[in-house]
Amino acid sequence: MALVTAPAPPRVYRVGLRTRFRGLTSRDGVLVRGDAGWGEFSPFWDYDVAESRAWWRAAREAAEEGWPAPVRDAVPVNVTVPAVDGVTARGIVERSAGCRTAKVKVAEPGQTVDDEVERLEAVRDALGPGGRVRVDANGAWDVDTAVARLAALDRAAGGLEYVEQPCRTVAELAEVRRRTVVPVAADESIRRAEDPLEVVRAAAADVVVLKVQPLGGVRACLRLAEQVGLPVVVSSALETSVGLAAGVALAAALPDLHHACGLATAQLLTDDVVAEPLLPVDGAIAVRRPEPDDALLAAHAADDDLTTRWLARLDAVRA
Ligand SMILES: O=C(O)CCC(=O)C1=CC=C[C@@H](O)[C@@H]1C(=O)O
Ligand SMILES: [Mg+2]
Repeated sequence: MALVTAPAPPRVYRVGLRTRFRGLTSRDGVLVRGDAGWGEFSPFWDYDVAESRAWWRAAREAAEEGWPAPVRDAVPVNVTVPAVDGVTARGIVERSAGCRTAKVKVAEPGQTVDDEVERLEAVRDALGPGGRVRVDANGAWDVDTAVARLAALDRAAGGLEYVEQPCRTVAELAEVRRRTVVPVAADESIRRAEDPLEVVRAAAADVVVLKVQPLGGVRACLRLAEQVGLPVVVSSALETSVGLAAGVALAAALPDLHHACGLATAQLLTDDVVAEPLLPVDGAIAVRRPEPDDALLAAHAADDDLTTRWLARLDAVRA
C-alpha cells in the first residue's frame, strides 16, 4: 500500500523586532513546506492581493523547487541601523559580528538633519575609516531636499557608498543622480514598479536592490539582474531565517557580487523560528538553508486572530 503523507499545514508566526523599523514593532507571516523545503510568505500588510502574488511565487519556489546552485559559499552583509540615536547606532554597529558596511535609515518622520548627522557620525566612528556607509531614505525626499541633505550626510559619514531610494519616482532618482556625487540605488523603484527596467532606461541608478519575495523568487531575480546589467545588492524583506535563506541563495548564485547585501536582518529580530539563525560571522553569512525548529514554531505561533487573517490572505493570493 502506498504511503500518502498529508501536506504540512501552513504555520503562521509572529516575532518581535528589537527596534521599531518601518513603523513595525513585530514581524509576522506564514511558513509553508513542500517537497523542496520550507518557504516564507510574508508581504507587509500594505501590499495588496495583486502585489502579494509575487511574494507567493517566491514562497512556492522555495517550497516546491528549491534554488539554483551557489557560486560562492559566503555572502558579505551590511548591518542595518534603524532611525536610532548615535549611542544606540554605535552599539548596533559594534555588535554586528564584524560587518564592514552599515546601512543607515534616514528621513524618519519627526527627525531632523541633526539626528541623522549624529547617527552617521557615530556609525562612521564605530566602523573606522575602512568601513562603508550607505543610507536609505525610502523615497521620502523631494529632489532639492535630497541634493541638500546628501551633501550634509556625505560629510557626516565621511563619504557615502550610495543613497538608496532618495525620492519616490524614477524621474526624480535620475535628477538626483545628475545633481549629486553620491551614487544612487533603486529599491522601491524596482520592487514596487510596473516595469523595473524603467530605472535603466532613465539612467536613474548606479545600483539596484533586489528583494526575493516582492520580485517573485530567486530565479525571477536572477533574470532581472541579467536584464538590468547594473551592480546588485540583495536585501531582505525583514524575514525569519526561512525567508532570509532565499535572499542568501540569490546572493550566492549571482555571477557578480560587488557590494555587501542587506541580509543581516535576523539581527533586528528578538527571536527566530530556526535554531541557528542566518546571522553573520566576520561580516558574512554562510550559504546554507536552515530548517524551522518545532519548538520555536510553537513558541512563535501567531494568535487565532492573526492566524485567521494570514490564512485568508494566503487563500486570496492563491485564488
Ligand atoms: O537592506 C537592509 O539592510 C535591510 C532590509 C531593509 O532595509 C528593508 C527591508 C524591508 C523593507 C524596507 O523598508 C527596508 C528597505 O527599504 O530596504
Ligand atoms: Mg530600501
